[in-house]
Parts: sequence; structure tokens; C-alpha cells
Amino acid sequence: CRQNSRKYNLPPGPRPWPVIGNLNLLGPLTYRPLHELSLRYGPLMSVWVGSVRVVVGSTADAARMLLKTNDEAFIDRPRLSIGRYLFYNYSDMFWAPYGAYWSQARKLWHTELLSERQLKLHEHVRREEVKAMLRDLHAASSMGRVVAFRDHLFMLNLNVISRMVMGKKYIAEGASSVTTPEEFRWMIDELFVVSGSLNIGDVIPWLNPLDLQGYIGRTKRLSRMMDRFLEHVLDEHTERRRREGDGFVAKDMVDLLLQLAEDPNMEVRIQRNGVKAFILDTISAGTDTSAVTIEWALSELLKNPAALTMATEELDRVVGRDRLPTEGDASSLPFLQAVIKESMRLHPATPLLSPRRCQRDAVVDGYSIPAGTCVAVNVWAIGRDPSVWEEPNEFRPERFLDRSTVDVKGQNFELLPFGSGRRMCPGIGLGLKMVQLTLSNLLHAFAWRLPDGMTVEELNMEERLRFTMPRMIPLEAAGESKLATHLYSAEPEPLPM
Ligand code: HEM
Repeated sequence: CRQNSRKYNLPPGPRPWPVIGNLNLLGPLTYRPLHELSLRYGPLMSVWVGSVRVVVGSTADAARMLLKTNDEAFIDRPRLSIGRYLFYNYSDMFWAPYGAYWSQARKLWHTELLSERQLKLHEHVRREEVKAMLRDLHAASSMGRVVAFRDHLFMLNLNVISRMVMGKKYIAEGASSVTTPEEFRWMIDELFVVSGSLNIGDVIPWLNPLDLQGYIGRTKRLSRMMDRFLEHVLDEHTERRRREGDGFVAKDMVDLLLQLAEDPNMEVRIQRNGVKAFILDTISAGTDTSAVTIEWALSELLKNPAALTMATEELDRVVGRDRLPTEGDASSLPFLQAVIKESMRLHPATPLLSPRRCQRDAVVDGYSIPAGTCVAVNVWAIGRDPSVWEEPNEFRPERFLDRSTVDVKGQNFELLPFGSGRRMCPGIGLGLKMVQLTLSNLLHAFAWRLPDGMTVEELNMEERLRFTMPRMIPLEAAGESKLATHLYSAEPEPLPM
């Protein structure tokens, strides 16, 4: 593979070592050394991860060339062990190779599974779950307890996804006869551990059969447990459909998927494994991403009290103290929107966009990129590029009030938290709703401050990298309830007309 590369005019990059390539340069927070290397080798550079050639784009222009101008060349994903062993041999959408199956899946997600109509139908689920979280936080703050947000935010997003996709919360006591809440939680944690780890055998293939890290063994074990659980979910849904006969109405994503799986007009039939793989996609791609984004936005606000005041004053003005913010309020909260964009600029949930694979030889900016090359876009570096952003390391939401046309929907290449092009995140609508609704409610319902004795300067803002990029140290804060007590009860209020 490396000999082959001599005949190509590849983008420049550091000299690779035998076997490991440039792995020695990368470290745990890969996007940071990659950013440093790009300052030396340029916005389009080649690095070797083991024996896999990776082309990294580190500026908005490079991202545009890779994700828009050459969208079709880089639309595939690499075949990694996780897709093979956990996602039913790439039967999901995230890891599916480019082709008819993936195209059909995208269409279905867009028109059926996560359509505007489906999102609207489940608005009450998001409201109820946010309210349940507020109730718990109210109880904690009445007792003067400091709140650690991470678990609350993760459980909120998991509960919303579980209810929208599978019809109920599987973490609740007695929710399922095949797993205990503890077992389910273990599976979810394990899912993120394997999703966020590099399997050495994927980049040094002759090591794969040895499974030196135990990665394959772990993934297969998790897959067996998950499969038992997912089979049970599918059986429960099939049983309800049988029981209700002609009166059956699809209530959640699994119901819809099972109907689609039986549709003889499908271009490519969705098999039972496909249904299970799509469920897994929503859990792995749709829970932690939103939770991590909200935790970073709260952290930046606590570190920047002036911005926190502006956000809460805006909520007071627009929503008033008699009710909780709803999804409909989002468009009337420009400062909150700016806070979210600014936070996503500095702390994108996936600092290196999920890997793409070049499906045919391509030429980008005069460099040739051979088929099979992996492609990564360093959105973390793009978000901090001083030629695009003034004072790039400062948290300044106001910058988006002047640039309100810059959004996160994949058209502005300087801000790509959801990626871009035909492979960009299909969950953007749901993800944004969750982030906006949760953040507005947390800020409106409580006055937050750092734990006693901690100054703004002492709030640690280091990150770590797993599947997503969470805070290294989970955020803690003390909250004081601001609204009338009945607004914290779990009973949902009626939606404003
Ligand atoms: C704040 C929340 C979220 C963020 C920041 C986020 C970010 C991303 C990014 C960066 C990608 C890769 C795009 C690319 O390759 O260009 C992606 C892909 C994907 N996301 Fe999201 N996501 C979020 C929420 C969600 C939700 C709620 C779901 C589903 C319920 C979801 C499902 C997916 C799937 C299935 C893919 C793979 C698409 C494909 O390969 O065709 N995401 N997401």
C-alpha cells in the first residue's frame, strides 16, 4: 500500500514508521496533534494510522473540497470491526457502505423515522422527560445539593430516544424481563467504550486475529447481550401488532421499521438485523452527542457570567416566569441560539468528523487521493482557525448575533458540528431540539452557580475523547429554583396555543 503511494501525488505529511505509521504522534486527543501537524504540513495532509492512509482536512476550504465538491468520492465509511460485529455486518446507517441500502435508509430516516411529523408527534415525550429532570434537580437543589449534570443529561437523552424509538424506557425497574436496569446501563456504557476505542487490528490488519486488546472479544460479547435485548423489543412490538389486529397504529420507530421490513415494494428489503441495527444507531449516535453538547454549553455559561446573565434575561423577557420554555420558543431566543453555536464551535461533539472512505481515486486541490484512503475532517481545528474567527479561543456568543446567517446545517464550512454533504447527521433536527429545549429549561428554572469555593478561573475546561468529546471532569453546579413550585411537578402543563 505504501509503495503504491509513491506513484500518487499525495498531500504532504509526516514520515511514517514501519508498522505503526504515525501512531506515535497522535496521542489520546487525536485532533490536537493533528491540528499542530496541519500548521506544518498544510490544510490537506496525509498521515498513516498503522497501515491505513488518512487524509485530514483542517480548514473550512479543505472541508468544502472534501465534503461538498467531492461529496460522492468520500461518501463511504471504512469497514471497521465495530460495524461488522456490533451493527450486524454494517446493516445500520452509520456504518453502511455507500450504495442502494444506505440511500434507501437515508430516505426512510428523512421521510418516515425522523420526519418533521414524527418529531412533532413526540414533542410531548421530550417535554415530559425534561420536566422529570427538572423535578429531580429541584429536589436536589432544595436540599442544598450540588448537581453533577452528566448523568442527568445522559439519562434524559437516553429516555427520550428509548421512548421515541422503542416506545418505553428500558432503564426503568421492571421495564423488561430480559435485562435488569443495571445490565441495560452496563450495555450502554460498554457500547460507548467500544465505539470510542481504536481497535489496533483495524489499522494493522495482520494483528487482528490476535485481538491483542481483547476488543473483538468484548464487542462480540456485547453484541450477544444487545441482540438478546433487541430481539425481546422486536417480539414485544410484533405481539402488540398481532393483539390489536386491524386497529393497530404504529406508535414508535420500531413499529414503523417492522412495517417497512414487510413492505414488498422496498427497493432493498430491510431484514430483522437491519431493524435492530437502526435501533442501535439511534442509541449510539443520538444520546451522548446531545448530552455532551449541553454539558459544554452550561460549562461555558458558568465560566462566562455575563453571557449567562444575557441568556437568562432573554428567557425572562420572552418566556416570562409563569411557564417553562417550549420548543416553539427557540426561534424567539436569538442569544440562546448564539450560545449553542458558539459552544458547538469550541466543543464539537465529534471533533474529528466520523471517518469517511474514498470510494474511487480522486483529485483534491491538485493532490491525488487513492481509493481506499480514509478521510477525516478536523472540525475542532476549523472552529479555532484564527483566519476565520476573531479571538478564536474566547467564548463570545455575540459573534453569532452579527453573523446570524451562519448556521450548523452543513452549508457553512467554518461550523460543522453535524458534518456536511449527503452523509451529514440525519438526527440534526432532533439533536437541536434536545439541546435547545434542555438548555432553555435548565437556565430558566434555576439560577446556577459554581460549587462553593470554586472560582470561574478554577473551572477546569479540559476534554477527553471517546466516541464523543466530553469534559474531562464532569460539570458540577449549585442551583436555586427560580419558578413557582408547581412548575417542577412531573405533571406536564398544556402546550401554549
Ligand atoms: C447534538 C447532537 C448530534 C450531533 C452533534 C451529531 C453529530 C453527527 C456527526 C458529526 C455525524 C457525522 C456526519 C458526517 O460524516 O459528515 C453524524 C452522523 C450520524 N448521526 Fe448524528 N449527531 C447528533 C444527534 C443525532 C441524533 C439525535 C441521531 C438519531 C437519533 C443521530 C444519528 C446519526 C446517524 C445515524 C449518523 C450517520 C449518518 C450516515 O452515515 O449516513 N445523530 N452525527
